[in-house]
Amino acid sequence: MSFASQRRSTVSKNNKSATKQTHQITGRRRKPKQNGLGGLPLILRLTLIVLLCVIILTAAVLLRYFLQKCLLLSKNSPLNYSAVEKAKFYGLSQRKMNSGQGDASFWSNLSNATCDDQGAYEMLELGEIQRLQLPRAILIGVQKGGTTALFQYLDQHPSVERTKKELYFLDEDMDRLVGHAGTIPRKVARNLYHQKMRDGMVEARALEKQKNRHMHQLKQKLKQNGGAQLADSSLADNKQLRTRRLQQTDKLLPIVHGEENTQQKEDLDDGFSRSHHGPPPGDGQIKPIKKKTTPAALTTNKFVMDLTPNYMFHSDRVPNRIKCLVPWVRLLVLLRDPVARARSQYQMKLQMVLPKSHNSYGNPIPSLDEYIENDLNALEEVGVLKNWTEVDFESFWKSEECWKAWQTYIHKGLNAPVGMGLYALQLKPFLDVLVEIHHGSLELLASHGILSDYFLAIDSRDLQMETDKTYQEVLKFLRLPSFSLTEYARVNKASSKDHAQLKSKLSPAIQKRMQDAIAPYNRKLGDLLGEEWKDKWTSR
Ligand SMILES: Nc1ncnc2c1ncn2[C@@H]1O[C@H](COP(=O)(O)OS(=O)(=O)O)[C@@H](OP(=O)(O)O)[C@H]1O
Repeated sequence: MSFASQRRSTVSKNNKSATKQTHQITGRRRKPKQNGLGGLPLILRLTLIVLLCVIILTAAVLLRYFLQKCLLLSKNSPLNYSAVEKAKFYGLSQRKMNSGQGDASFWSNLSNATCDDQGAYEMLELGEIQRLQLPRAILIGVQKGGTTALFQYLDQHPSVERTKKELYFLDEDMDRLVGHAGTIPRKVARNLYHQKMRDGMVEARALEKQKNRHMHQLKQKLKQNGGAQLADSSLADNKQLRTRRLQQTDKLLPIVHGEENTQQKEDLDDGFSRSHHGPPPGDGQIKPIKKKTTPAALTTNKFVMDLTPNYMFHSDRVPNRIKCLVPWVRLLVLLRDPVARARSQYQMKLQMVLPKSHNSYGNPIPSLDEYIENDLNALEEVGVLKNWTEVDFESFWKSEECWKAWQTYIHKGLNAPVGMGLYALQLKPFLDVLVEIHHGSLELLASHGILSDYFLAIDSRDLQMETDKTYQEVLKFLRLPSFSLTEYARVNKASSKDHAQLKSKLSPAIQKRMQDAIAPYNRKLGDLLGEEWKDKWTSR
C-alpha cells in the first residue's frame, strides 16, 4: 500500500469513528436501509406507478359499465338517448349468433341502423320471444291500405293480445336511437322494442277499460230512459247501440293509431304536414324518446303483433332492423290500387287541415291533381321515375342507381302519395332479408312454400269485398285458430264531410300520367309476388 492510500484509509477510519461519536452524542442513529419504493430503482418505481394507474382506471371503467348496464336495462330506466350512446361503451355477448349467409345486399351496406353486428342475426325460442314480449308478426303496410280495419279484426281474436296500432319503433324510434351513434347493441334495442310493445299493450288495455266504462254508462242511461230492452243480453245485436259504440270507437281511433300529434309534425312544405316518414335524423340531431310509465308486470301468452303501416315506406332501414331484432317474424302487407291509395292519403291529409285553406307555411293547400303531380315531379327529379323502355327499366332495376335514387327520395321526407304506391321497390328489401334469414333465393323459397310461411301480401280489395275469407287467410298465415266476427265494420273511411276538395277526383290526364309512370314497378311486383300481382291494378 502506498503512503497516500494508507493516509486515505486512516483518514476515513478517523472520519467513521468521528461520525459514530457524533451519533452517540446527539442520540440519533443512522437511517436504516430503505425497504419501500424509495429503495427500488427509478425504472421499477415508475412501472409500479403506471400499473397502479391502470388498475384504478380499469376499476372505474368496470364500475361505470355495471352502473350503466343496471340503469339502462332496468325496466324503469329513463330511455334517453345519451344512455343509449353510452351503451355502445360495452359490447354484448354474441352467443347463439349466426352469420347471415349469401351476398350482403346493397341495403345492408346502406342501412344506417342495425344493431351491433351488421349481417348477423339471432333467432330465439318461442318461449323466449313470449317472455320478452317481442312481436311474432309485423303488419308492414301500406298506409291507407285498410290496415285499421284488419287491426280491429285481429284485435277481436281471442288469441291475439290487444295492442296499439302504429308503434313506429323500427322506423322513428330506431332512427332516433341510431341516428347519432350509427349502431346500437342488439340487446338494448330489443329491450326498448319490448318496452314499446308493452306500452302499446298497456295503452290498449286502458282504452278497452275506458270503452267498457262508457258502454256501462250508456246501458244505464238507456235503462233510465225506458230502453230497458236494449240493456239486456241482446244488446250486442242492437243496431242503434252498435252505431253509438262505433262512433265512440271512432273518437278513440286517433289515440289507437297514434295520430294525435301528426299535425304538429309540419316539416317540408309539399302541401301538408309531414307524417311519420321523414328522413332519419343524421347530423347529430338527438331527440330523446319519451318515457311512458308502464306497470312493472304485464304478462301475456297471447299472440303479439306490431302493426305499423309506415314500415313499408322505410324500406331502406326497417328490413335490416327486422333481421337484426326479430328475424323470426311473419310479414304481412295489405296492398291497394296505388291511385285509390294516393287519393285516400290526400283525403286524410286534407281532413287534418280543414277548414283552413292554407298550410302552416302560409301556402294554399294543393288540389288532388297538384298533390299527385308534385310527387311525380319529385320522383322524376331523383330518377326513380323515367320514361323507360322495358329493357332499360330492367337494367335500371338491377342497378345500385335505382336503390340510391329511391333512398334519396325517401330521405326527402315528402308525403309520397305516388312513391308509397311503388310497392315493388319497397317490398324488395323486405323479401331480400327473408331470403337472407331463411338461406336461399326468392325462387327457391317460393317453390318450397317457405316464402309463403313468412310473407303474405293481401289485396285490400279482397279484404273489403270478401272480408271473412280474407280474414281466415290472414289467421291461417299467422297460425292462429280460425275465428269469425259477427260483423266486419268498414273503419277509418275518408270523411263524408261535405267539402268539395274531399270529394275531388283525379283528373284523367294526371291519373294516366301516374299509372303510366308506375307501370314498370307494378309489373315487377309480378316477379316478386307471383303472376297474379302483375299489372293487377291497371287491368281493372
Ligand atoms: N275492411 C276493409 N277492407 C279494405 N279497406 C278498408 C276496409 N275498411 C276500411 N277500409 C278503407 O281503408 C282506408 C284506410 O286505410 P288504413 O286504415 O290503412 O289507413 S291508415 O294508414 O291507417 O290511416 C280507407 O279508405 P278511404 O275511405 O278510401 O280513405 C277505408 O275506407
